[in-house]
Amino acid sequence: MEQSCHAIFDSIEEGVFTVDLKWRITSFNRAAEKITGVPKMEALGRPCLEVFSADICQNNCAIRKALKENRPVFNLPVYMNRSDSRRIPIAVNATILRDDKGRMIGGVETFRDLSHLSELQRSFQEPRVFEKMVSKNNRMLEIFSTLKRVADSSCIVLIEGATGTGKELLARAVHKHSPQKKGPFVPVNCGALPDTLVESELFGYKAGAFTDAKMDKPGRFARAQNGTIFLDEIGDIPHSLQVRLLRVLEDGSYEPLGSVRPAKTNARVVVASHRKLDRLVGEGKFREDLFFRVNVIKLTLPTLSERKEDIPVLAEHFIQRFGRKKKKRILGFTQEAMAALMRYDWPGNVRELENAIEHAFVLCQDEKIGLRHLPDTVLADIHVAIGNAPATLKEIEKQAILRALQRNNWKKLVTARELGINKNTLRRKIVRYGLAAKNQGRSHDKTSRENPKQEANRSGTPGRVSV
Ligand SMILES: Nc1ncnc2c1ncn2[C@@H]1O[C@H](COP(=O)(O)OP(=O)(O)OP(=O)(O)O)[C@@H](O)[C@H]1O
Repeated sequence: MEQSCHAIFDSIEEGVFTVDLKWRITSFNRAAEKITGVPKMEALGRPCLEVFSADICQNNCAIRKALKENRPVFNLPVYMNRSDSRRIPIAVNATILRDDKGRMIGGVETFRDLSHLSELQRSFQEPRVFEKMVSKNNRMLEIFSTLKRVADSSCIVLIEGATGTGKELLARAVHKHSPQKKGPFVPVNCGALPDTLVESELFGYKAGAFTDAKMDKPGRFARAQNGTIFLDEIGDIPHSLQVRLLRVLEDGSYEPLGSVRPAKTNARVVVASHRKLDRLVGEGKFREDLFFRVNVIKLTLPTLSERKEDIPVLAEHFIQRFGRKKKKRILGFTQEAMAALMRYDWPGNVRELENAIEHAFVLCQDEKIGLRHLPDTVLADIHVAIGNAPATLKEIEKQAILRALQRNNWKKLVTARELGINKNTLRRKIVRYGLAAKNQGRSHDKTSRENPKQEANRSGTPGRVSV
């Protein structure tokens, strides 16, 4: 009987060990040997703290927790240090062992190796390249994944997003995946055209329509025939023209200036705005009927500060792009420079980041881009953050780490990701700068977090899709 119990014990895939009242290991199965890297004969009789070296052991022992709360602990995600110093993520269960009379005689802990799972998770978080866009942000990935279907339909697409978030790039991607991809892509920045010119630019004119109209000029709708017209900053279209625009969007017909016969367009329409169109409707600046017409499929691009995990991804992407273009090899960023990029708010979003990297790329003669290569705007933010006292690079780094930790509620994994550094490096720096002692109680190690599933953002109108 005892033999078969041992056989069962050793065949379990989860690591299992038991301890007595002095916290000494009394049994240790084969999977525990494999996961910890400690042979059973070495483990037996030793304090569990010496053998099972996990982050929780010192202050947050799972068996003590089970004892204190008088109930088993399930699936506690922690990191453990194997005997070969490798840190691996595991999930721990713990419970108290009692005799027939209910008296505690020890505890049992079981644990699962989650390394494969976290590798899988990491691979899901690898950046994706879609057309010319790169991102690893969930909201962006959701947009990438719906885009092909959206492009395939002939619906009007509305793209909302702050300046520089990639609206035009996305509009081009819609065009490239649409049935009209062989036709032209015609962008019109409605905000950049004087009100008096918008009409003739969009719809064109006939010779003699006005004094300087010596010959016919086709408008952008005519040029976008069989292709896509991209109406950027549609919120800036003068109110007086919005009715005419509504008509083209409804049935494709419009009248060039000075023409008596209506023209027809079959162009696919993509529109964009850096302001929320429903607000403009509320303010009386945008016609409600036109809003309903364009708000069929809405894609909302997050700002760069809402997707900080994209900063290292995009920065690397731009370095490589400039490297290919300018035939110069730069390997990456120093940690201080990356920390500064992560700290800054990027009001101009991806465009501003792209310009900052180009600036640094031109100045940099080293292997890596450092703080001194970054534009003043990015650095000014750091100086403000640390006050006007003279600062060393170390002080700047310390402040950047401190702020990132505070921003992320002292969660090391997320903070390390945000700063673009390895978690062990972050751990070392926390100790080096004395940030751990004060705040250790608040820090957590979790094997998985983040990735809140971004809910599709339904607009108020039935049948309309928002991403
Ligand atoms: N996800 C991305 N990956 C790579 N490059 C990007 C990405 N998003 C934007 N860019 C780059 O950032 C710059 C700005 O993008 P784009 O012009 O599409 O932004 P926009 O929202 O249309 O700006 P604006 O509102 O000022 O017209 C471009 O050079 C574009 O190539």
